[in-house]
Amino acid sequence: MPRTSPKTQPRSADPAIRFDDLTLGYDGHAAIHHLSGELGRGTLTALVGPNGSGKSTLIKGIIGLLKPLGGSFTVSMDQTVAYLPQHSELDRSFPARVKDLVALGLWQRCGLLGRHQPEDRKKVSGALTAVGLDGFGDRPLDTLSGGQLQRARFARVLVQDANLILLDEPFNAVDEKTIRDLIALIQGWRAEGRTVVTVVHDLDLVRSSFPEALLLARRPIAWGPTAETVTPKNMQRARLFQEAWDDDAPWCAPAIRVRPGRAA
Ligand SMILES: Nc1ncnc2c1ncn2[C@@H]1O[C@H](COP(=O)(O)OP(=O)(O)OP(=O)(O)O)[C@@H](O)[C@H]1O
Repeated sequence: MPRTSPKTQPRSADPAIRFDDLTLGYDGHAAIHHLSGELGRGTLTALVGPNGSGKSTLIKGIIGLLKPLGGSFTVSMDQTVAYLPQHSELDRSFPARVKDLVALGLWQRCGLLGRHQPEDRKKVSGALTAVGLDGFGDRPLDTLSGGQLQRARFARVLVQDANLILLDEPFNAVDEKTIRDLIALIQGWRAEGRTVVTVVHDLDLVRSSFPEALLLARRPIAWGPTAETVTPKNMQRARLFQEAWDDDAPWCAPAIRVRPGRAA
């Protein structure tokens, strides 16, 4: 089970990811700092926090798009990673069919221009069935609704068959039925022992569907079982920390000023 303080936490032998006082940021300025702890294997964690609190930055760090400005993190050697970025219009304007988008998830195995074997085509069609898009394979992407496109993007994650899955705001602009179906997929991944981290803004959804949560406000505010993490008190602290953050401070300077009695 993840915790913010590795000093008090017995270290598990082999977590999916271990963070050691990690700082990530841009152009020498921290966007998130002092992250220590472990993401256990097979956990399902919601990454929550106000706008600009560093959630996407953390995901980008884990997949290697950003190098640490300080500290470090270790992704266990056997972890294969699938990443679903925030919804982008780019996906829709990609001049391709639904099955081509899903097959992109196979590129590590087949190469980007590789020929797909019958078993690959079977995987793609199985993934389309799993996300409720049976019969959509030949549809051009620009004919899909927002919810259908998000299902297709989930199918792309499915075919990657990764054991560490990172999803950045997958429930934005999709209806309740689609959210329910996508949550069922995510919970299925967890039941298979995969580790899933999902950026989520809807706190009711976090409380109902995510057993663990990491609350960020440029630093970890709380991390652990959702009921103990996503509390009104912690959310208030996160808001205060976020509002007190100085974007122009040099990295890891004591940029956070909280009122007396409200220290972390
Ligand atoms: N490419 C970038 N260059 C410079 N600063 C960036 C870049 N991307 C993000 N930031 C800054 O880093 C901080 C954290 O941004 P991040 O996108 O990680 O927040 P977030 O928690 O995902 O926000 P949201 O909930 O709004 O998506 C913000 O101040 C943001 O402006």
